[in-house]
Amino acid sequence: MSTPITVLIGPPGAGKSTVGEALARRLGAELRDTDTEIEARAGKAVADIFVEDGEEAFRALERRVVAETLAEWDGVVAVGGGAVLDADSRRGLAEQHVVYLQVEFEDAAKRVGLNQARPLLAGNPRARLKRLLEERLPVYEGLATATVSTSGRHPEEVVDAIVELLPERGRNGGAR
Ligand SMILES: Nc1ncnc2c1ncn2[C@@H]1O[C@H](COP(=O)(O)OP(=O)(O)OP(=O)(O)O)[C@@H](O)[C@H]1O
Ligand SMILES: O=C(O)C1=C[C@@H](O)[C@@H](O)[C@H](O)C1
Ligand SMILES: [Mg+2]
Repeated sequence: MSTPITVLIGPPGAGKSTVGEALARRLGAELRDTDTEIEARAGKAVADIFVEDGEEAFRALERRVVAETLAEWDGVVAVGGGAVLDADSRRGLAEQHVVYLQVEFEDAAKRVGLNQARPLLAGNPRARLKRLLEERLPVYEGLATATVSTSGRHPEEVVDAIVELLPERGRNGGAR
C-alpha cells in the first residue's frame, strides 16, 4: 500500500494533466492521470468510451481506477474532472492531500476550446461548462485540502503555489 504525494482535482480546463506533469517533474516523481490509465485499460479514448459504452460504463471503470490508484500510487495523481461525483471515490479522496485547481469560467472555456474531445461538453459547450462549474464547485471545495487558482497563471506558477502548500513529504519528492 502507498499514498499519493497529492491528488489534483478540478473541472475540465483546470489544468490537472498539464500541471500534474509539471508538478511530478519538479518533485522527481511520476504522474498517474486516471483518464490516461482508463484509456490504456479500455484501449480507446475517453470520448470513444462515452460514445460506444456509455457514461455509466466510463464511471464504473473510473471508480476502479481511482480506488486502485489511491491505494498503490506514491507519486502525483490527477483524477478525471468528474471522479468526485462518485461517493466511493469521494470517501477515498477524503483521506488524501487534495489540491483543487480552480479556474474562472472564461479561462476554462478558452483552454478547453470548442473542438476538443470532451464528451460531457458536446452540444452547447459554453452552457454545459458553465453549469458543470457551478454544480461541482461545492464538491471540489468540500474535498480540497488546499485550493490553488490557475487563472492568469502559467502552469509552472501553479506548480510553485502547489509546492508551497504540500506537506513535508511531498516537497521531498515523496521521500519519507
Ligand atoms: N495555467 C494554464 N494556463 C494556460 N493554459 C493552460 C494552463 N493549464 C492548462 N492549460 C492548457 O489548457 C488545456 C487543458 O489543460 P488540461 O488538459 O491539463 O486540463 P485538465 O484539467 O486535465 O482537463 P480534463 O478534465 O478535460 O482532463 C491544455 O491545452 C493546456 O495546455
Ligand atoms: O469532468 C468530467 O466529467 C470529465 C472530465 C475528463 O477528465 C474525463 O474524465 C471525462 O471527459 C469526464
Ligand atoms: Mg486531464
